[in-house]
Amino acid sequence: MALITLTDVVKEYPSPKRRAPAIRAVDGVSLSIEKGDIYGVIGYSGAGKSTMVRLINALEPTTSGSIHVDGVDITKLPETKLRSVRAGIGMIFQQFNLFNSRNVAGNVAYPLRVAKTPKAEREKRIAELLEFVGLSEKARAFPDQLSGGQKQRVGIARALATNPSILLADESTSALDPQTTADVLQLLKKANEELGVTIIVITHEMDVVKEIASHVAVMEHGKVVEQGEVFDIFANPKAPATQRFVSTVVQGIPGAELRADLTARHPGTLVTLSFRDGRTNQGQALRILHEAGITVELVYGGMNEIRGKSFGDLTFALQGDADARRRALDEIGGLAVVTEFDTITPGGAA
Ligand SMILES: Nc1ncnc2c1ncn2[C@@H]1O[C@H](COP(=O)(O)OP(=O)(O)OP(=O)(O)O)[C@@H](O)[C@H]1O
Repeated sequence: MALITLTDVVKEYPSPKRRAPAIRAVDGVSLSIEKGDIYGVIGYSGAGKSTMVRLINALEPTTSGSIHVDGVDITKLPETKLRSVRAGIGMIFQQFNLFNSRNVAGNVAYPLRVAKTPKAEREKRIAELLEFVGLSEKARAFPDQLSGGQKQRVGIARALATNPSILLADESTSALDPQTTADVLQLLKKANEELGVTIIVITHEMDVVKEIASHVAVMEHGKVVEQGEVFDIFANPKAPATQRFVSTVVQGIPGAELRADLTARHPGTLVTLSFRDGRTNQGQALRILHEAGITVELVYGGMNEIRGKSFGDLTFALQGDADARRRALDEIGGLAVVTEFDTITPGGAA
């Protein structure tokens, strides 16, 4: 059974303008998140991601639909029961949301105090958490003495303090530089692997999804337009929004403008070979071209590695006998999707 299931969830806010229709921030979302997943939710600003997080965390009521967390429909629970649901869900935020007047240990202690954890146990837990996030040396430092990455580590330690089974990370790395982002994502991965925490990562950066997520849902205008395992979404994006996000991190099939530029600079016929099934067989494809006496120049693209499976679009400029090339490409058709572009007069740029 899934740990979190959303079924036809709708959230409407009244419009600020009189008589105008309500704003549908979340519009009929159905999602299933299994225990142990790192589930990415990606979308542009205003897509409804943060609203969905607030619904899962029961910070706001849904307009319709159901949300099951660990088998319980939280949309039907009274406020008194929601507190224990929220206690099982840790939150981390883009702006860290630390108490500036408390030191690192004091910030991590906060949820333990709320949970009335006895002092000795609390101190032991704080020490464990700070060690887990690599900040044991900073227990007495105050937030304004920390870097952004360190602040987010404190945020993660605080979110994990009460041993939640779910962690919601809302744009948790958006304020950080690329190296610090990578470190924070590694820490989230460690929490997932070592503590078994199921993580929902809200982001507008496909890099973040590529780096740590096992599954992803793409949101647009309040709807989930595509969802699935990360490899499948990257290798075969179907919805236009997904294709746009994937193209931010993966060099795919070159568009017309880029092709014109490539053909002006490289003699030969442009061909893109798309490797999609997770097996690495581009070596075999190159061997076939080589054996057919075709000269091969890689002009655009690259291979990508996600969860141990590779895929990519490689664009080549090919020169040589037209019949030999035809036969070679037909054979390669069994290994990759072949996209041929207009033939350029051989030697045109020589
Ligand atoms: N409390 C609210 N009252 C009225 N409208 C709201 C409220 N919260 C969100 N909205 C609207 O709902 C839509 C979705 O907003 P939401 O913040 O969930 O999107 P998002 O994908 O998280 O965007 P961002 O990445 O900018 O945070 C937007 O049109 C927003 O203006």
